[in-house]
Amino acid sequence: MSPVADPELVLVGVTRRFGEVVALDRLDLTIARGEVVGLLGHNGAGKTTTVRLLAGLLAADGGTVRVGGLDPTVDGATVRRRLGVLPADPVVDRRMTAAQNLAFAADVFGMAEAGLDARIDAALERFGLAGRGDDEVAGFSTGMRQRLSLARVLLPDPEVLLLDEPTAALDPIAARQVRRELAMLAAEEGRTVVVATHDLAEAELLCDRVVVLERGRIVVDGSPAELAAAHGTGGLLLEVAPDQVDIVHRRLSRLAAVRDVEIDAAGRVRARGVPRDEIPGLVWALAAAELAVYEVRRLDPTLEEVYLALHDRAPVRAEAPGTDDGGGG
Ligand SMILES: Nc1ncnc2c1ncn2[C@@H]1O[C@H](COP(=O)(O)OP(=O)(O)OP(=O)(O)O)[C@@H](O)[C@H]1O
Repeated sequence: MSPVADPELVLVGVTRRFGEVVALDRLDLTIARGEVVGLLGHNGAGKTTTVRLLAGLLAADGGTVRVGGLDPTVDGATVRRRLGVLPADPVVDRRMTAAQNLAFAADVFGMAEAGLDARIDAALERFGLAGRGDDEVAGFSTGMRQRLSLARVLLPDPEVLLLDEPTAALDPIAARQVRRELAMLAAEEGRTVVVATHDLAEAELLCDRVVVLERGRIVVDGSPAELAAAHGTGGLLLEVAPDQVDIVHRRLSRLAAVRDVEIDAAGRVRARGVPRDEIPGLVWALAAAELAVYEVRRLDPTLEEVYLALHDRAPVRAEAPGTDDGGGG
């Protein structure tokens, strides 16, 4: 990877162990100011550990961690002023009301009193909690606490956001609302966002760069489009004469590489896993069989397909980029 122009978050050769477990193994990761980076990986891959090291909540056993050039374990107070950290478990006080939680956070963040009530109301509204400000958090569902926790993190408008599974506890409607808010934040000039997630659609929506961790090391690093081009096989959509849909479905299903052949609601045949260079031959074979093809469209692979393709492939670990050469990943 080329040197990062304006590095905001830097991990160089970072190792963190928990007893025998090596959670991060000489990890090199540099994130530029304004980048929105998704951290992906199976359970235990090291995503939360990475977030906690950047937030100064953990110390590394080896290597260097820097946030805006500062060591979070040394200059904790200065670093924390720039960071908004959403941990996996919501940080809100159940004995207080929602508004009190935000007012308390504002106090901790040293925010000005003037206009604070309006800011708190706006924050509650933004995360679907309008009208719930005076309710005790003890009576909130997990998803509501998660949304309040996000409102709390964003209240001081931090330059850098570290979000650990921001939508994991949310129902689909709330998750969509939170993703929209995060997408707007992520799109703002100069805001750096790191989001650890298992939700690949979320990563695809929010992130301009995706880093896949495995056993504490980076196995893949690139934009969703780069990953799709390098690792995905994509799909195909065919519109054929209505009385030939079943024949085309059968023909596609027989091809070895092709998966998930289905007829969609519009009566078109969709298939995944079609290698690009097999498409011309396939179209030729259909035409040679005198099947009437009205449309052929290539479907780009989703990040989910890329991720599954990577993990279906046994030697992914062996393909880890050389991270030992000090070359910046
Ligand atoms: N406080 C801890 N004590 C003991 N082991 C830990 C601790 N924190 C992390 N680990 C171990 O370090 C490894 C990496 O954990 P981490 O939480 O960073 O993974 P993750 O990618 O966030 O996983 P998940 O997707 O399940 O949240 C795991 O093997 C985990 O068991």
